[in-house]
Amino acid sequence: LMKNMVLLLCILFLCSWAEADAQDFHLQPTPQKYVGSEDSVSIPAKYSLQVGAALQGSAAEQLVAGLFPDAAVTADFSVSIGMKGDKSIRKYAARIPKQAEGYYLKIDKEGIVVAGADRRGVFYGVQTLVQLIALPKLPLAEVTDYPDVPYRGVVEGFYGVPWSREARLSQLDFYGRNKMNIYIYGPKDDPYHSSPNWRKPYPAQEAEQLKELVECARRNEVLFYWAIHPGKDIRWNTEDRNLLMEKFESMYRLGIRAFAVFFDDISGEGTSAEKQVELLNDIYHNFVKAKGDVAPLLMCPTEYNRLWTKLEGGYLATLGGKLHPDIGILWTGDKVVACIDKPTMQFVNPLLKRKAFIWWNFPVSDYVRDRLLLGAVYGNGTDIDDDISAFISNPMEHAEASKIALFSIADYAWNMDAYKSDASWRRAVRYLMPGHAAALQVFASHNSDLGGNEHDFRREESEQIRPALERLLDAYCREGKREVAAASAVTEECERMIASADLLLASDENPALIKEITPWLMQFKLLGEYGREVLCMLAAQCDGKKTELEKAASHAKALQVLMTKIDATYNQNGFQPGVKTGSCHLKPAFDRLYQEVVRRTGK
Ligand SMILES: OCC1=N[C@H]2[C@@H](O1)O[C@H](CO)[C@@H](O)[C@@H]2O
Repeated sequence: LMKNMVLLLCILFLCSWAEADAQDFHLQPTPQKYVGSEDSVSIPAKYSLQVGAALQGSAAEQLVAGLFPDAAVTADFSVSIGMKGDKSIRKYAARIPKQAEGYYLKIDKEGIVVAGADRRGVFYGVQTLVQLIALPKLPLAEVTDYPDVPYRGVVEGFYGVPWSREARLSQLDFYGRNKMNIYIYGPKDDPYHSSPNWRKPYPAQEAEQLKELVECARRNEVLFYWAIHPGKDIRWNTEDRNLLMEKFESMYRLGIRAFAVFFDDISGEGTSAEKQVELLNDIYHNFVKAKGDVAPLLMCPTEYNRLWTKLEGGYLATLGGKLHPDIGILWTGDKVVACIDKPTMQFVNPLLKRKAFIWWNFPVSDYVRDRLLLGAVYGNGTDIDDDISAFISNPMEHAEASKIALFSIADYAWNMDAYKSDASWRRAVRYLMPGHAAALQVFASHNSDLGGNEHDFRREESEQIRPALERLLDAYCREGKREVAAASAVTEECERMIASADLLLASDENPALIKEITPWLMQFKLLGEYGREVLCMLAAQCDGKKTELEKAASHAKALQVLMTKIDATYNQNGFQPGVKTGSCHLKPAFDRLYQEVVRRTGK
């Protein structure tokens, strides 16, 4: 069953890549060094396969078995998959990067070699091979590759509806393909992660699902961290200490081998640095070290960003000075939501006396729940790879839609120097819907800004059409003139919005994504129709065509009513209810033009 599943996964994956033509082909994440060639090789029916002994039962071996299911004992074309030290790849040992999780991949007429620095490196080399095999022709190539940042991945750490079992399984496969190696389970609204049930073991069904997730993570070489969030009501006594340790034991029995303790967003007793340090060092010595097969312990501090740090209180100094140096400390940056740059790290690392473990609060949207954050990933420094021990993203409750940002975060954290945010963004969109990339790109380009928010974090939106919108507004609002070129550019964009919304709503290419974004697609189509009608009103007013103007105005008014209805009907959460789209430039411009036409008509 497992073998067929891996094979199916590879076939599904191959299809998604087969679309990518050779010329715009781009390995994901961008490798450190790729030497390709126009020349290619087709894998003959008869090939031999050697997999290093140390890889028995590994994710790499499972992936390879799916790629090369019918190996012969001997053949002219040989496939050798091994780790440093394996005799099968001894010839290539010197080419293997020294960096952890690095690999060397070579494809030539005689065969294929994947030589990894370690087990995960082999897995990543095979993931790269999967992408190359999906091309119309398998190019002769040499890849020398490794990650810039040790830990790259995701913390499911948002407020709101926790991800479903299916969403998490899909996420873990996505992390495997995109060379992300860590996932931290910490959904704020899971009562067994946080209060009141952090003290209790999971009920049977949830326990089974966690076991399944741990196995899926292993198959994708993803380190599955389970986090506990006890700080809201923890009592610093023996009873709670034992209950917490017992909870960790019960998670260990489910197969969890990596643990975190979050003390964020709490007040009261739980915020004591000394008590937190005493607990964490206790866990470190008497659980993590005692078990011997558990990953480094992670903690999220109460003061987890610079804005909330009270230096004089000594909280961070206590953590930095007394927390065992092997314990990782999470940090969100200069603010709760902020891009990460060199000054950010120069502030925090000396205090923590270790390289902070970055928890980047993007594309999380639990403080702007009426919006989708589908824009490009930009603004983080590309010179901080030596200053951080991790770069992990806190995403939206919309798991599939979060993959647009996660794809680029994987690209950025793997190879910062090569990172190009716009190109990566376009590849992310194409990866999610290869058959409708243009339509999804139009939609994503107008669903990226957060609007005014408590963290003052903003993103670019509608950048391409913005100049035409401004020219159109300026010409009409100042002189009552219709700037023809701008008007037709904006009308074309409205037509693109309408068509894109329909194409995506009608598509069955990525049902999980369409299900998540449907309310916003419906609103987006209405916004495109509204913009088109307002431009008809403007033209009719400039040309003195009274009847046409009245017709367009009543249609525009009806569309305003429909948009208000969508906003009042869907996504009615208790925080930021509703459905906002194109809210940074498009909607305000259309409303402004509508008002101006009405004003000029009323003269
Ligand atoms: O520990 C870091 C941290 N904890 C909180 C905080 O960031 O803000 C995020 C965005 O609202 C929220 O999702 C998260 O649960």
